[in-house]
Amino acid sequence: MADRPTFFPEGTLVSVLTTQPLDRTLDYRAPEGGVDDGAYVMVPLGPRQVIGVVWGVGQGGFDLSKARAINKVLPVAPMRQEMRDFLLRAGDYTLTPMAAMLRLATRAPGLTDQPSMQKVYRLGEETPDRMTDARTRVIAVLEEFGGLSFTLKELADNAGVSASVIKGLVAQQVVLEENTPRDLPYPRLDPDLPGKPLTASQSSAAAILRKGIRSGDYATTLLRGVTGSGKTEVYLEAVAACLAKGRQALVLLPEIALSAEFLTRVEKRFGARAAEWHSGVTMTERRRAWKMVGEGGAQLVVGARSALFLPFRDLGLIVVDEEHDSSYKQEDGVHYNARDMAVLRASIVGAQVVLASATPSLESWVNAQAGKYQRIDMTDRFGAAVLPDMQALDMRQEEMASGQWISPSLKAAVDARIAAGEQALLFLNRRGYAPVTICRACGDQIECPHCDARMVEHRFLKRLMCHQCGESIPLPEACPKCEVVGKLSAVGPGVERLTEEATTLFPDARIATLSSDLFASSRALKQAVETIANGGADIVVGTQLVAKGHNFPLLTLVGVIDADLGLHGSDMRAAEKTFQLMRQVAGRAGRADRPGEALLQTYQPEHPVIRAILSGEEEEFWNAEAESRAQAGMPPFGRMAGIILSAEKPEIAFAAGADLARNDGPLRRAGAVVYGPAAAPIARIRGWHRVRLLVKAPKGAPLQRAVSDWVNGVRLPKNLRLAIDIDPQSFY
Ligand SMILES: Nc1ncnc2c1ncn2[C@@H]1O[C@H](COP(=O)(O)OP(=O)(O)OP(=O)(O)O)[C@@H](O)[C@H]1O
Ligand SMILES: [Zn+2]
Repeated sequence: MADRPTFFPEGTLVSVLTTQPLDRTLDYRAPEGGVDDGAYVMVPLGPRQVIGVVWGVGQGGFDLSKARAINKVLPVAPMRQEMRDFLLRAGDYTLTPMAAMLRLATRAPGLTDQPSMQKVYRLGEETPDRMTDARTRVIAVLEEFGGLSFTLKELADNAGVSASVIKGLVAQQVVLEENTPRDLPYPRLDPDLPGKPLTASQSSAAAILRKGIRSGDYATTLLRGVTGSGKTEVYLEAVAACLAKGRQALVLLPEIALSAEFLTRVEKRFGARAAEWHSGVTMTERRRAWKMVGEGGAQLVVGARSALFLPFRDLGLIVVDEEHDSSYKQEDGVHYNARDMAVLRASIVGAQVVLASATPSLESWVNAQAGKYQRIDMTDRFGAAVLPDMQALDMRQEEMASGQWISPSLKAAVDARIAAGEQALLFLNRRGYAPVTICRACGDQIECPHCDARMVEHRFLKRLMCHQCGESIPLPEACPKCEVVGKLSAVGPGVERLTEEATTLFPDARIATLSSDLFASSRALKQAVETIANGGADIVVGTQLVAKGHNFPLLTLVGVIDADLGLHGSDMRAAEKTFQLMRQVAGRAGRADRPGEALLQTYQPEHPVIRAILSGEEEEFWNAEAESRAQAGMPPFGRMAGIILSAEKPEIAFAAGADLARNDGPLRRAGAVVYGPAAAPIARIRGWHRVRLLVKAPKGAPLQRAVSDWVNGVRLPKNLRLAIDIDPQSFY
């Protein structure tokens, strides 16, 4: 490889990639003092100053006397070649313009500021002369964020108090005011502190992961362990080995705002807090994390999917916890799957990836089967805890009054648990209205005539629609299968309605409802989770929010209100997702010494997926699922891309969709087929009308190139938005 210059003396012509939506880099002259390749800079663009990165030698080819100079070099570490490669390859994969990739990689406020001092506030030792509500809130915020510093404004906003309340506490040294450089390195984590003594299966798993870290090469390992087996303890050993080697580690979690428990575990293990990166941390901390990751002042980052785009200096390990979780897929702006991008990034920098899950995604399972990923299995729960007993409650046998969803058998089971001083969880994965149409005569659910997909009721339109192909029919009177009239009905409780029912059935119980939309802040939600863990509720009514990774020691019964619900979702992953969610939520029961039980209310206990969930024959389930996907040419055995067109007028989106569908030459030449256009299941979002197309291609086909040629070959109107979703997970 030819040597590329890494430094450009003053006046040299350089290329700059900016965050502005242009389809090329721009030429500028290096400023006084020269500039490093990869440096983050401010450049003039028309009348404005915009952020950019020096992207190699200038292109030239124009009147060079007109070239403007870089305005300012930002005081942050230059972008490394490997980060540039990562952005290029991730952009190619997701068909995202580089400007948008760079925006993902520069999502930190105040990057353009010069290093300076600032006043920050943290908890002191003293107690106030008198307590007020406002003072209590300030202290609660400081305690909750465990030693992190706030600016005056951040602290005031978080606690909902005026600055004078804080100043009052400063005067009494309850709160300390300090002058610090704006971005301090994080306290050092000590990988040599002893971890918990591991069981035999945990230590052999940890040994395999440590060996990978020591190799210094790229590899991905699927760490499959039943709920409560101690996967976290095991991958923390990999983190320790990585830190001991002097490299950085990244742990990605779904629902990071709820992960206080995890952060505490990390702090206990390594003696200091990790850097955090998610929407719940302050702007001050975000900028600090971004800069320190680049300078090596942060050893471990715990974050949400976007942490993958932080400018790590020497990344040695990425853990993707609950790797099957759908929150890893970003579906607005840049459509990317953080799990897949983690593998890409690690392969570029020679890092290890650990995908941890009790119920892996089919994609990862297939990759492990194929030998692309290494696989570790942990089959037992830690300590005395045993996996919960799982049973179906056959709803055809239950006496159900209309408008009731808790069966007499489930009620009896809940009563018994409450009487024993234990907790019960009533699980219903439906926040708002998520319609399913069921025939109460035969138990059948209406399917699309053209697809292996269920039709979904769209109440506003009074129609049933297929989310795969766009087929739509008026809501019928009779069941298409058994032809009985008047028995079709939308199954429609949400968690709130369920709470109402529980309140009537269990008048003396303390009931907590957990659903993301019921809490104003992630802090309020976190508090509710803690209250439950400490025994502050007898019954928890919750959505999938409660299924993820929580330890509720008193919880011994999980009652799933509608195990059939996800099963009849309209996409190809319905079975897989139901299987994962049910096993996951059942895994909340009996995590301490008292054995747990999970009861699944279902109208079809014979359904193969329900049977697989109950039997726990996971290999069998995955084998069957893999085979049916392979036969249908569906991912991961075939490829898909979703195209979403949106416009303020539906005609415009439809016309563009029809235009694309007519001009499908580049797709056909690559062996791909396009379906649609069809109105999107959610046909209007924020005033924009949405139309979808779906591209299917065989596994080896050059999908990205074909889609890109296809889309670029059609002239689309200006007032149209086009989004491309490679490997779509949802089809709304
Ligand atoms: N070796 C160990 N020593 C002490 N406690 C342990 C050990 N291993 C696991 N535990 C405890 O068992 C519980 C479950 O462990 P952990 O949360 O790591 O499991 P997990 O496999 O990540 O679970 P899930 O997939 O359900 O989230 C935790 O409370 C953890 O502290
Ligand atoms: Zn269809």
